[in-house]
Amino acid sequence: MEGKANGPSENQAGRSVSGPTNPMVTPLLNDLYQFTMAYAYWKAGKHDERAVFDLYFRKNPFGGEYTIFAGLEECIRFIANFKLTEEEITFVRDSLPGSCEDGFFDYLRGINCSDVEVHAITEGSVVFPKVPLLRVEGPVAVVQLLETPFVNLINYASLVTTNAARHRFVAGKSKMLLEFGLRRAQGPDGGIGASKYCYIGGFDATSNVAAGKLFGIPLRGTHSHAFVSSFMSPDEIIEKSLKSSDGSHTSEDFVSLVQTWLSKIQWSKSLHGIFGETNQSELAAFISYALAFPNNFLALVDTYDVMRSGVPNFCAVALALNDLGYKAVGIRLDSGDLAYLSCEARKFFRTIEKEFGVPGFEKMSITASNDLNEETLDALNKQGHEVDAFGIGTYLVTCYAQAALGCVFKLVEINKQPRIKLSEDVSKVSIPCKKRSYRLYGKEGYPLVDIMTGENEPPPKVGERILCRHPFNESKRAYVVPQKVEELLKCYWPGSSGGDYPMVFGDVQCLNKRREDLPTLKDTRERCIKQLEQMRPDHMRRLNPTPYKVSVSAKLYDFIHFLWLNEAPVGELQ
Ligand SMILES: Nc1ncnc2c1ncn2[C@@H]1O[C@H](COP(=O)(O)OP(=O)(O)OP(=O)(O)O)[C@@H](O)[C@H]1O
Ligand SMILES: O=P(O)(O)OC[C@H]1O[C@H](OP(=O)(O)OP(=O)(O)O)[C@H](O)[C@@H]1O
Ligand SMILES: O=C(O)c1cccnc1
Ligand SMILES: [Mg+2]
Repeated sequence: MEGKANGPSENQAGRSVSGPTNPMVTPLLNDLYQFTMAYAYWKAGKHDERAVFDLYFRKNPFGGEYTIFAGLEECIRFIANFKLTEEEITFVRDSLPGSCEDGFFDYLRGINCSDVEVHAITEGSVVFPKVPLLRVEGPVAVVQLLETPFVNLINYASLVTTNAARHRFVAGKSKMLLEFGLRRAQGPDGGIGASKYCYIGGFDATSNVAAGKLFGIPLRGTHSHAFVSSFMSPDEIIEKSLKSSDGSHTSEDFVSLVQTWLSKIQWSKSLHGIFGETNQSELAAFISYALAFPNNFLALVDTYDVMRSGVPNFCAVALALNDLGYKAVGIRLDSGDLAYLSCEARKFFRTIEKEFGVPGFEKMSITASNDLNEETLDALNKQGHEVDAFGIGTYLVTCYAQAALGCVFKLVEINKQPRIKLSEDVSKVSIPCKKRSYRLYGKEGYPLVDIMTGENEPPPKVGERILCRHPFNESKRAYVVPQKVEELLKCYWPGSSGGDYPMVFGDVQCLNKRREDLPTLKDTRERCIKQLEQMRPDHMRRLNPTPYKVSVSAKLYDFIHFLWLNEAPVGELQ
């Protein structure tokens, strides 16, 4: 069933930025330590020191070699409206030790994000570990208050978008993918977020009505087993008439018309013996659904027995509808061997088309659902199936295969001084400095490598040989002569010189660059699909994909290692 919805909300120049989709996203949606640190910064007179933080993740999810970046729009909505209310300030005051001085709460009262700059990769882009998704610059105390909300808004968004993209990759371009996860999602926000981000990741529609209203995502749905089992027999159908599609005539007894078709199918030469008596309560449910939605008749056929009852009952109703000029949509399978049953159902449809001369009956749509995930989709492909649409819930929206993306927010510079965080685990050492990053494309048009440089280094140039170094592994390096260079971080929040908020899109300047408009949801989805198509296939395969190279310039490499040595104490052996 197709729902009607508003178009996606536009975010065009000149419009103010609305608040976060979820009203629970406030400055208090934070970890306590952000406020205790803010107090300690303030007490030390350090709160206005200019800091730069990078938000990035360390490892691609789901055993893959790519991630889709999502959640940026919500971050920008958050900072555009960042302001603590009196009530919130009172709560913070009550939550901190009584010894905290009043001046701090006056300070909290005055803060907003007009002094914060956010550079980010465009939402819906393919991204890789260690490369900053966001670079956030501003007064250290304020930027720290953004850490938890930003990481929260990006973590699940990027994870579930990537999960959706992976499901799309396995299902193939031609299949319809329906997100059915609301009932199984992690609470209301998980449900709304899943619907939005699965759409970005390449799903076609959702069953979630609120997401349809909020974001303009196409709505689709079938019906449940309860509807089928709620009927007892066709005798309980009182209003039996159905007007033909063109309004020219009316079948006064649609129930009898269906029953006539059912016996014709039963006694047809090619189908005789496949089934006997079908379930009459199921038939009653199908007839009632067809009477309610003659143009959108899609039946769930597995309540009793798919091939002995559901499919023949469906075909009888579909043929009766056909007599009145309506075209049934198809069936849904929600249990059993989906590969086998879809092939059997298709055969049945083909036979009906031939036997009764109903053109197009073979092409009836088959939707499959029931605990589907990447693996089951892959298994179905390998076995061969006749499914046209997949309805996917639990495994998709809960990101069952991986619980979190593991985004982090790390200080890389304060007061123009680069900072590094060391760790026993090299993969956890942060890459210092306020940086720029670029994607370098090769001859065949594929992205070859992402490279981070210091902010003031000259950018890589097309046709010029560049040394790309692994940030931590000395022996890993390569020369690249890019055919195209794309700067990844764009200015999405320039701050302002104390302007009012909500901030306004438009000609706000950011380091002499125009502030990027937030794209519409549809544009973000298209970007995601295009970017995935552009990737070299070996990075995308499910089994042992080739890692994509993430590197730093020679200059940044030297600096990282200089700072590393500088900060790491020399041990003493006894
Ligand atoms: N041909 C197939 N190849 C691989 N996996 C399949 C195939 N067909 C169905 N599946 C998967 O097998 C699992 C079947 O689960 P299970 O046995 O619990 O359900 P069922 O008995 O078919 O239906 P239910 O218990 O919901 O009535 C589901 O995860 C489904 O997606
Ligand atoms: O299987 P998922 O990927 O989570 O997709 C959504 C499921 O939700 C619905 O039924 P529900 O699971 O509520 O009931 P049933 O499967 O027991 O009929 C639907 O029929 C799907 O099976
Ligand atoms: O419309 C459906 O078929 C549907 C919706 C949500 C969950 N399962 C199925
Ligand atoms: Mg189920």
